[in-house]
Amino acid sequence: MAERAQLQEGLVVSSHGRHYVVEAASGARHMCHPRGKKGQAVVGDRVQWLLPPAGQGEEGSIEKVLPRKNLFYRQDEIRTKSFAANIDQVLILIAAEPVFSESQLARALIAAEAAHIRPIIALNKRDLTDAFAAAWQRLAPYRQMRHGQDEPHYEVLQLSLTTEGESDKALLMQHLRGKSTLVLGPSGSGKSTLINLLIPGTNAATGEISQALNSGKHTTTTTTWYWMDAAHETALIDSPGFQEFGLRHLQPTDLARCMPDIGALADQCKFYNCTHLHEPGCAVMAQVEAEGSPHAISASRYRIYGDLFEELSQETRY
Ligand SMILES: Nc1nc2c(ncn2[C@@H]2O[C@H](COP(=O)(O)OP(=O)(O)OP(=O)(O)O)[C@@H](O)[C@H]2O)c(=O)[nH]1
Ligand SMILES: [Zn+2]
Repeated sequence: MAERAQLQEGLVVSSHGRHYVVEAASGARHMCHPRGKKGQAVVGDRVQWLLPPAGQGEEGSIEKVLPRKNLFYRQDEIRTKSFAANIDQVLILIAAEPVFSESQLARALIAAEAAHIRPIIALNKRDLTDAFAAAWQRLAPYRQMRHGQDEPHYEVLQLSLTTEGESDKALLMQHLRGKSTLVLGPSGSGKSTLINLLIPGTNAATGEISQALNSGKHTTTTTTWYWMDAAHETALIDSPGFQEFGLRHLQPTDLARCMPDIGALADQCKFYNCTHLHEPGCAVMAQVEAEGSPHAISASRYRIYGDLFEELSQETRY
C-alpha cells in the first residue's frame, strides 16, 4: 500500500507564475503548485505542503498558507502584485545614475510605511562624484526627516558597489544581519551587482530553476528568497517591479500617516479632517518650503503628496 503523504512545513523561496519552489525543513527544494485558493502563496510565505503520491510525478502541492506577519505589495487599477511576505525591512537601492524618480521612491516608502515594514534607502555609484552630489542633495528631505526629536526616520546609506565592494559589503551587513530584507530598485541602480556581491553565484541558481521549468524567459522577472548564511538567519529577497508602483490599496487620507514629514504636522491643523490641500489654518501648508524651519516640507514632497492624493481619490475604472 502506498504510504499516505505527510503534511510538511516549508518556506516559499521563489515563484514562477503558477509554480512555486518550496524549501523543506531539511533544506531540500521542491517544485509545488497551489491546491485551490488556500494554496495561493507568495515568496516568504510559510506553507503546509505535500509530496506527490508515488508515481504521480515530482511536483508537490501547497495545501495551506500559514498566517503572515506582513505582506508587501503594490496595486494598480487592475491588479494586485505581491512582492513578498514576512519580511523585516525593504532596502530601496537607487543610484546617482540613472537619475532616480523621487515619485517612485516616495511611493515605495509609503507602501513600506503602510505595511509597517522598515525601509532603508541606499544611494549607489558614489564614484560618479558630480551626479552623486546632485542625487544626495535631492535626498535631503529624506535624510532630514526625524523620528520624534532627533532620530533620523530613514537610514540613508552611500554605496559604490563596483569600486568599494568589500567595505560596502561590511556596511550593508551591519543593517542586514539577522533580518529578512527585500531589495527593490529601478533598472540600472546596481541591484544585480549588490546581490552578486552579497551572495556570490546567485545567477547560476536562478537560471537552473527557470531551465527546469523550461520557461526560457528572463530569470529576473521572478521574486527569489536567498539565504545568506548556513544558519538561515539572514535573507535577501530579490524582486522586480519597482516601476509602476501602484498604491491603490490606500485611501487618500492614509497618505499623511505614511509620509512622516507631513504626518508629523497633521495634528496641528485647524480642522481634524484637513486634507492639507486648501484648508485655512493648515499646519502642513504653512511649512512648505519654510526657510529655516526644522519641520519644513520640500516643494517636491508636497507636490508628490498632492499628486497621489488626487490619484487615490479617483474612482477605480475597469
Ligand atoms: N560607476 C558605477 N557603476 C556601477 C556601480 N554599481 C553598479 N554599477 C554599474 O551599473 C550598471 C547597472 O548595474 P546592475 O547591477 O546590472 O543594475 P540592475 O539594477 O541590476 O539593473 P538591471 O539589470 O537593468 O535590472 C552596470 O554597468 C554596473 O557595472 C557603482 O558603484 N559605480
Ligand atoms: Zn492640514
